[in-house]
Amino acid sequence: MIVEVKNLVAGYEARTLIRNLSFSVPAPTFIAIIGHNGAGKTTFFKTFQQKVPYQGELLLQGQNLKALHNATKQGLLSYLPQRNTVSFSIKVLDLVVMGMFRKKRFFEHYTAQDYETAANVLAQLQLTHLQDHDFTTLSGGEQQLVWLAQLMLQDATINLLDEPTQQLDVYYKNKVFQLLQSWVNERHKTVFCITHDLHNLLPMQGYLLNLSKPAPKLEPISQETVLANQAFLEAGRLVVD
Ligand SMILES: Nc1ncnc2c1ncn2[C@@H]1O[C@H](COP(=O)(O)OP(=O)(O)OP(=O)(O)O)[C@@H](O)[C@H]1O
Repeated sequence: MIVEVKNLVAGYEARTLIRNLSFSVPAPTFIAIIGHNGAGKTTFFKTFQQKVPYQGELLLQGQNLKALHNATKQGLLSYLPQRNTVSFSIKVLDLVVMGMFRKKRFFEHYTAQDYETAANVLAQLQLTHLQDHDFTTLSGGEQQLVWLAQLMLQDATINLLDEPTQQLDVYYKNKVFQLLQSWVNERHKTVFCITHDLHNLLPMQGYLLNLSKPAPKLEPISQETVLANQAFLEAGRLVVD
């Protein structure tokens, strides 16, 4: 099993957001995490990073997360937050190459080959023209794509992406979803992707997990399930405290 979630209960002091969630992921797949604002999608990701207390069990490749020392350093888990900022000038290529950190020792330099790998990833995203630009001068969408390139270099088995297409134009939204599908099909990665772009899920293969439902479970992505979940979310929100 790649991921097992067993009777997960999580949230904040006065508010439980995830109630008794259980599912398992036997093979590399794409899972779209959907739900209303405030439904607990980011909180769900925070449980994987052990940033919120939780009850129940989270297992990654059969290992209990609480017993794993550094799932990121081991290449099991990567996380792309909804917003990531850099407050100093840095060249795009220098930021992307840092995705290779786990293959490096402390203070070890990045090699010419590392830079070539980083440049190739930027080329795949059609961002070569930006590689020598100062990252802080890029548009929000361009910055989001650069973070995605850095995440690709991390090469983790399980990838948690919090709204990676939020600021992208329609062309790049499609392109990023295609890229995520290729991570699963060609590189055998598992991708959990929080998104509000339900129509972009129509061509995807994988599962939906709607955290706004009273008892969320994995539903195979199909035209029928995407449209039914869209209608469910449009119908309104259930507020439970
Ligand atoms: N540290 C915290 N302490 C208390 N409540 C919090 C904390 N962090 C988040 N919350 C609350 O938990 C709820 C769920 O937040 P979360 O970020 O998981 O939602 P989300 O489903 O990712 O929403 P969105 O689609 O808006 O990104 C929100 O109402 C939020 O205000």
